[in-house]
Amino acid sequence: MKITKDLYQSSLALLTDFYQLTMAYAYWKSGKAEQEAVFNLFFRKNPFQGGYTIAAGLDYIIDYCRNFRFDDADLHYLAEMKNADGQLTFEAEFIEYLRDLDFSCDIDAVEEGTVVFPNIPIIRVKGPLIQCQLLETPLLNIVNFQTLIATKASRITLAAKGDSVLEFGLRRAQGIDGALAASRASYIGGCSATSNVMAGKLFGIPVSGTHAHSWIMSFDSELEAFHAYADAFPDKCVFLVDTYDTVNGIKNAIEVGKSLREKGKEMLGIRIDSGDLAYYSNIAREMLDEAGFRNAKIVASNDLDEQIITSLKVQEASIDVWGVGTKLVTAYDQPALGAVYKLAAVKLESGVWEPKVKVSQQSIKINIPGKHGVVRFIKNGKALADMIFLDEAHEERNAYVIIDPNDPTKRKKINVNGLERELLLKPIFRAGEKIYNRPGIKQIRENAQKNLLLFDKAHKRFVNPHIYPVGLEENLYQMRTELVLKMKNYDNEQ
Ligand SMILES: Nc1ncnc2c1ncn2[C@@H]1O[C@H](COP(=O)(O)OP(=O)(O)OP(=O)(O)O)[C@@H](O)[C@H]1O
Ligand SMILES: O=P(O)(O)OC[C@H]1O[C@H](OP(=O)(O)OP(=O)(O)O)[C@H](O)[C@@H]1O
Ligand SMILES: O=C(O)c1cccnc1
Ligand SMILES: [Mg+2]
Repeated sequence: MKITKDLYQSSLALLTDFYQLTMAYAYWKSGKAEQEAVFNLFFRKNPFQGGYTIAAGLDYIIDYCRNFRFDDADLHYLAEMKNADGQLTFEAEFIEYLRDLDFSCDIDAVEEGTVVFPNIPIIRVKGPLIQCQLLETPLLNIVNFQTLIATKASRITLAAKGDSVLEFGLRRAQGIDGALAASRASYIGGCSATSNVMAGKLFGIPVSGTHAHSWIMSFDSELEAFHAYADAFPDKCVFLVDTYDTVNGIKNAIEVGKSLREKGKEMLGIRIDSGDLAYYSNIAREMLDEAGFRNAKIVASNDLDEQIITSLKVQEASIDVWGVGTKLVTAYDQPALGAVYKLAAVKLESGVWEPKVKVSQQSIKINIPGKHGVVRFIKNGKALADMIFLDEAHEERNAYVIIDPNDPTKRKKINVNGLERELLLKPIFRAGEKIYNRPGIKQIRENAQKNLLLFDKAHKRFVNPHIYPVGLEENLYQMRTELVLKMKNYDNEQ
């Protein structure tokens, strides 16, 4: 689909932090640019204080990597760039090196719509150090936002318990690209449609909507406005009933619904956008049923999120369709996911992979060194645990012990007899060539729904969700501990 290319005509190689380019230059200068490395992209905490996360953004990343190159205008800009002292930042030979740079990495990634958890590498990039490094910022930009919004959408649609959720966020989203990416991610997370027409065109998402108060206000009366709308869209009428007086609005909708029926047409429903949504939706349901409009749907909107929808469900509101904008597309209660991209290993001249670790006072911030795989163990259709393992050392065994990366006293024994196992990282690129067949957006959305069924509802509740076990395979745990002690120079400390 070439999303990024459609959106931006020029190359996106400069969509990165300046320090990636200065490091790239220094790698080149020191002869390390082509040394093989592995980087992992992962997050440390599920967003929204939730118990799970929905991965999204891979399709954009595929486009980004396929189009990865510095074009003439980029190179010209870099060639002219000067330091504060007036010296050119990059030497001409480096600019020529960038001109010839051809994406050649291997990428393995969790498919979009997959339920993921903290510490799991969602994307693993293996390739020349310089390329892996240059990808850090754009990969994080793409995955952090789309994963966050897909997760928010998943929570909102779970709260709606199977009712349709329409994404109405374009007017409040964080700019143009924020809006488009949010509409895409919202659909992956479970929304049924978007009001964003360009997202419909670019991504093939169903487009849907009702009408605004301005439509009503432009006429002398609400009744006149409803009749005129019914003339224009006799098969698609959802009347917004709260411009003046909600109960009177419902009466007017029923009156126009009856005249549509006389013409053999059926009004689809009404929308309520203010006031006590439980109270008015229940009144509306009674009035519509009484008048013989049992199939008319009640759409509700107005600053909704998963908490308000849950509350309205508890209150037994008669709402069939939920229109959700601002709080979904801006991830209102948590504006960023916080995924990171860390160097995990480098290949020595001998051909041996050397694991790398970043030491921190906070154990949650110590990365997991080495080139990993992730296996998900599944029993009778329910996911039991995810195990991160050193992929070179992996041999299939009958039992494993997995250890919580942040608390060695939390361990779980897994007897693999009778368990299914799924390797979560799928091959996406090999030596710069895409080998992955991308599923369409509808397929991704369906996969997300199916994937969620693997997980117990205890992990999906909003309040104090049960923590899903993700652990390091024993050997990996051991290697990490020894490496951290070595890097801290523990033996020599007083
Ligand atoms: N029964 C309900 N239970 C819980 N929350 C509700 C209920 N009804 C509406 N809400 C939520 O309460 C908030 C009401 O917003 P607000 O105070 O701005 O009132 P309003 O109805 O939008 O007023 P206005 O008439 O000015 O548009 C919204 O977020 C809405 O989703
Ligand atoms: O509330 P959201 O979840 O963002 O959903 C989108 C909102 O956008 C529209 O009105 P708008 O907010 O522009 O005007 P209003 O609040 O005055 O109705 C619509 O009627 C919803 O209320
Ligand atoms: O179609 C609608 O009802 C709609 C679209 C955008 C924002 N609010 C409502
Ligand atoms: Mg509003």
